Amino acid sequence: MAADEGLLLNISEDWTFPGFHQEHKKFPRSFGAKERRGTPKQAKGTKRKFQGASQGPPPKQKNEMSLPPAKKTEVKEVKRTGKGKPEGLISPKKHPAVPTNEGQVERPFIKTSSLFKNNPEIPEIHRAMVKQVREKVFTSDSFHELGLHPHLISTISTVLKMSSMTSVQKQSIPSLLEGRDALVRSQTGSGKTLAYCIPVVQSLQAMKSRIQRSDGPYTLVLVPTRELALQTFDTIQKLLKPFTWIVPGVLMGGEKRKSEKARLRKGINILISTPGRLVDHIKSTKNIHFSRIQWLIIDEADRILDLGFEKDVTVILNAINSECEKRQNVLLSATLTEGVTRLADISLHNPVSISVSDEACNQPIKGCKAAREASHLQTSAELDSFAVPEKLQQHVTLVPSKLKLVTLAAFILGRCEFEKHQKLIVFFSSCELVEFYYHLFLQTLLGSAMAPASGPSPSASSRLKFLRLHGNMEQEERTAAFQEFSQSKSGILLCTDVAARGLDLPQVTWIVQYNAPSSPAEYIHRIGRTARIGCHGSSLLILAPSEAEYVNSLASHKINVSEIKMEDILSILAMDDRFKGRRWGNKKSRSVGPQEIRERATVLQTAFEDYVHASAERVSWAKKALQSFIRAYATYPKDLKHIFHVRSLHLGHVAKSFGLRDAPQNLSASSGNKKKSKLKRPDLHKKTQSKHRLAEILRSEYSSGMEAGDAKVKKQNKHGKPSNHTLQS
Ligand SMILES: Nc1ncnc2c1ncn2[C@@H]1O[C@H](COP(=O)(O)OP(=O)(O)OP(=O)(O)O)[C@@H](O)[C@H]1O
Repeated sequence: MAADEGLLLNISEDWTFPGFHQEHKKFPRSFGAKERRGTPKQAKGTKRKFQGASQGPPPKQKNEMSLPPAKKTEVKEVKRTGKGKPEGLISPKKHPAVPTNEGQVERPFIKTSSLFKNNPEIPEIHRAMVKQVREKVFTSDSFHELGLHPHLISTISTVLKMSSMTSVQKQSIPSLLEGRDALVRSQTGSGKTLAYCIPVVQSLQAMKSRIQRSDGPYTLVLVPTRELALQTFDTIQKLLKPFTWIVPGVLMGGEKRKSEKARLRKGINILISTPGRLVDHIKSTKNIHFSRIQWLIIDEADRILDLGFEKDVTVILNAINSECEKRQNVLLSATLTEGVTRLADISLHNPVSISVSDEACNQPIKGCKAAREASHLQTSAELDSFAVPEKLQQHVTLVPSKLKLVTLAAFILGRCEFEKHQKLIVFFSSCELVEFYYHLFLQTLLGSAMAPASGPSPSASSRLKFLRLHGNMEQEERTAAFQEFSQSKSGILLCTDVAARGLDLPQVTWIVQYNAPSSPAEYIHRIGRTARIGCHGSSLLILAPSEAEYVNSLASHKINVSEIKMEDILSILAMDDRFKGRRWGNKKSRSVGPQEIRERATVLQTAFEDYVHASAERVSWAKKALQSFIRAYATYPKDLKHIFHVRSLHLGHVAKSFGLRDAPQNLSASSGNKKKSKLKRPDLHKKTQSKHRLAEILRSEYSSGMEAGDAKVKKQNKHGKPSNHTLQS
């Protein structure tokens, strides 16, 4: 049972950007603090919203900014004022950013715009504090105690530079060396890869008749993504240094099928593959056989045995089973749920269940299940409670849709411009969104639109290095981005869930979730790209006010997040005079107050909108990205639909987060019709449709790479501008 339940928290962490002056270090709890002075402290469930600033604007503008009195019982994004009327910022035609004689870009006079007007109220987050599941990462035991080959031990210490075992390694390696099947669950970044790689290498090198390359695979490792396949290959290759006769190999798509076939013909003893690619070879390559398979490892098993991969895994299991009966099977993940356990019952033989967070449960699965069934104590949500690394600080911020883009940009600037060695991963819900925001940020935050007269400082622009990773990129580009981000000391990786699983990217400091994940398991994997192997890390989940309930949904899985106020994120704009509105002249940044922060946010938003509206092509590109967002939004599973439902989206407000000045008419018409016809369908059909769509998205994200490459994003030109191809896809 969750401990400490009932303790109500109203958290606003002392979260600030380093170097930010105390005077404006934290915004007042509400921008409307002045107006409400003297009113009693708000009770539980009251809402906060943006109102007039507490300082300085002329009365007329103050009036213009203040919100109509609103008392809502329900938080919804939908809160229209004038039907479909654009509430846009200052039109660029009227107020262009004019280069002066000195070549300086003169900023437009920014009136407080509708960016801060007519937004839904931001609810207070009140939630029960839950006791998070904790796991100890390291043990004091060394690898010497395992009876491994001396060369393997010396490789672990000299090549991998590791001395003591992690908890999951200490528990798994002896069981696997005994020949047991296993179901291994331990938190992200706890060393599960070596927990199976060490026993595999130990057992293969010890075989009486030495393995020949031409024997073909003795071990098959299935992983969900190509990057994870490469990473696993790299680890196994290191472990195999003293055992040169054992040949590892990777099949991962994106490479020419012909060259993979040639490598298969020569022989691969430890074969690492994505399911789709392996199925392609099973169907088309004569030289692939599984008669000597001794190990089947399914890493990220819950993802691989999940929707989208099911069929492929069945083909693979049938192919292996037809050629070899006896082998060791290992399923691993940080989020092995009941569903996987049931599949494990079918595919594993008398397995040991290893779970670091509950050592008492390390016994054959049947016993565990029986105990659970008898006790009736655990709900299914509790069974899906996942451990989160102890040094991972999780945050959430509630941001109205209109302000989402500027908030993300301010957050990125705050971390990367003013701090050294910041590595951020930002998750989006689709490939199109990644492409869109990648180019938008390159062209605005790094491009001329926002450059100060003297140009961006070299150090700031090198820290603001944007990279992207998603399933629609050419493999060559994908690998390059993965490796570049992996090796760099700072930068921002914009990606889809293709980077959520298993990737071990060193020294990632922040994980930002711009779009909420589709399940608590995916939340865990996304945030798990930081705070690995006992290191520190932080995460930020950005939610719309209508999505605030998601915080409770996470809490039901024993996941605690603390709130950062949007105002605190935006306040970083006070440090950057590129966003200064002309009205404020030479006023020193140090005394910047809430009103000017709002205006600076507006300058930033205007830069985004100017960029998008500079050509019809870009507008259509932004609309397509918006459409992709809505499509992805419609695929949240049934149990989250009450939180994430397309009907609670205000299209006009969401459009702003794509740099669009108003809701695209044609888009709303087409998606509206579709939505209507969908809603008329019977429930069962609806469910199948959305499941189907989700499976489609997952498949394209984790594709084998064998399909026609025309959906792929071609190489960008050197200015990073979207190519025509991108715009068409
Ligand atoms: N015994 C050890 N001592 C020190 N570092 C280790 C040890 N074992 C593994 N590591 C390192 O810890 C990091 C995380 O390991 P790994 O990627 O295997 O984690 P994981 O549990 O598989 O994570 P995820 O669930 O995200 O896939 C890697 O950089 C790895 O080299």
